[in-house]
Amino acid sequence: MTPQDASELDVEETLAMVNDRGGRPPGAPSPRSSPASSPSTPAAQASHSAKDTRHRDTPWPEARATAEHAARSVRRRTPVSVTLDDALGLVLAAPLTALTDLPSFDTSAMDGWAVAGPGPWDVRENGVLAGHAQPEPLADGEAIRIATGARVPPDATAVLRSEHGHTDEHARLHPTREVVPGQDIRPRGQECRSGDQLLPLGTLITPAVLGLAAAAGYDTVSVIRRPRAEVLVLGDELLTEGRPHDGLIRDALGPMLPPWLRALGAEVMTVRRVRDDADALYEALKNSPADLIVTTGGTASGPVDHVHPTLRRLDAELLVDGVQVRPGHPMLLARTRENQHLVGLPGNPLAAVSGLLTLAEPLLRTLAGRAAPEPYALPLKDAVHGHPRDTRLVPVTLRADQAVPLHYNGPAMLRGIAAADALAVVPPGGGRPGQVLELIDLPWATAGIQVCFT
Ligand SMILES: Nc1nc2c(c(=O)[nH]1)N[C@H]1C(S)=C(S)[C@@H](COP(=O)(O)OP(=O)(O)OC[C@H]3O[C@@H](n4cnc5c(N)ncnc54)[C@H](O)[C@@H]3O)O[C@H]1N2
Ligand code: MOO
Repeated sequence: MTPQDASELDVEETLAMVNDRGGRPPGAPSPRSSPASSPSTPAAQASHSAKDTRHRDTPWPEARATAEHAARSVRRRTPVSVTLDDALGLVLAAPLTALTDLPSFDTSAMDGWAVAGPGPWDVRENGVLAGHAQPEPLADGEAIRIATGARVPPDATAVLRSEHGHTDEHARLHPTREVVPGQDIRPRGQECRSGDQLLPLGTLITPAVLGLAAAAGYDTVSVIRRPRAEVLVLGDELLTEGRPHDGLIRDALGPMLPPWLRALGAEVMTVRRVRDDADALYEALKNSPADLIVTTGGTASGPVDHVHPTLRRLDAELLVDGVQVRPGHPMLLARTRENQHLVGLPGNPLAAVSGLLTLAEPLLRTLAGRAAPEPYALPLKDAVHGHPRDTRLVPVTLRADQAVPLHYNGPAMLRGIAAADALAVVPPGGGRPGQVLELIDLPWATAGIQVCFT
């Protein structure tokens, strides 16, 4: 990044802060050339008293807690039974209880011979392979060739690995090292007995859980159904294809939100573009069958920002109306009717990400029955400037146990987040090199696309 880039980003960020205080409109002279209005100047802070709306803004941690609490108020939905093929990423609605002993029979752990008693042994003519019928019991002094996973004959006392024995010209098997009774036999029930609880209710179904469920005899599992989400993309300026032209821009949120919402546990029913028209938005909201409606844009107070008036018209209950976080402070959360919520994401794309992770993540996670991620923190590699009062969420990459802040982090930019592993939670006032900051993981950073988006 060039020094020029860096100064442009600072200006954008600073402008966002100044605008919020009822300061200059976008495009006004840079606050750098007007020190009197710099937000870092105490005199300027005093002269720009907080706007009327500021008092409504919820502190960032409280906003997340409110979203989680809102989901807890939703009536518990009946669990559904799904095949293992459809279960990845869902949460167990009942404990996973073994339907069989595991292993379900005494099993050879190695290729070699099952032997009875001390050697040498007479080797039977036919061996035993995995999946085959139970062989006849072995007599003392007898051995039989056996494959890994095959049923160990009754009365066998050990399995001798093929590399630890040899047969002579009389088909007598001689061990080349000591044979310990029970060696390389996996006894029936070693891992679990039928009826043992393998995993508790609430476990996230990972590929490993699918494997365990199959091994334990399951064809279907009882799961908490994914909350259904509908995405409404607002804005007449948005194009769905081609290059931006004539003041029109590409819709960046339509392609970004559905897979991200899926990664957060939702089933995305539809993505609809709604024109900047209050009645169109009203109809779309009124008729939505979703558990969660996510709108993008229209959260501010511009002439075509219809989200607030439409929520009033619907008699929705605003639970969060603005959050003390940058970017994304105009985000909102409403209860539109019983068991239905709406998250209003600001239109600026990184602001929308901030709203997604602040409000939609705790709400969806709780509705989906998922556990909260373990909080984690890393030291910052470089300084990050902060907002004077609000939390900032800043895209970072993780390198050698440090969080490296990315520069393209303006509210309208996706370049930083697209290269990021996580978002650093920067407290008011900023972060200094070495300061340990909480991190919010991005779902693909650790899990990989295939796992987390199904
Ligand atoms: N007078 C004020 N104006 C603004 C304030 C404020 O406090 N007072 N806050 C600013 C902040 S911060 C944000 S964030 C935005 C939020 O605006 P809206 O949620 O109403 O969003 P729009 O005005 O519709 O769009 C804002 C911006 O984002 C672009 N956009 C919208 N949707 C998309 C999309 N799907 N893909 C790509 N880009 C999108 C849109 O063209 C605008 O440039 O309000 C500020 N204003
Ligand atoms: O700060 Mo807004 O929330 O520009 O994105």
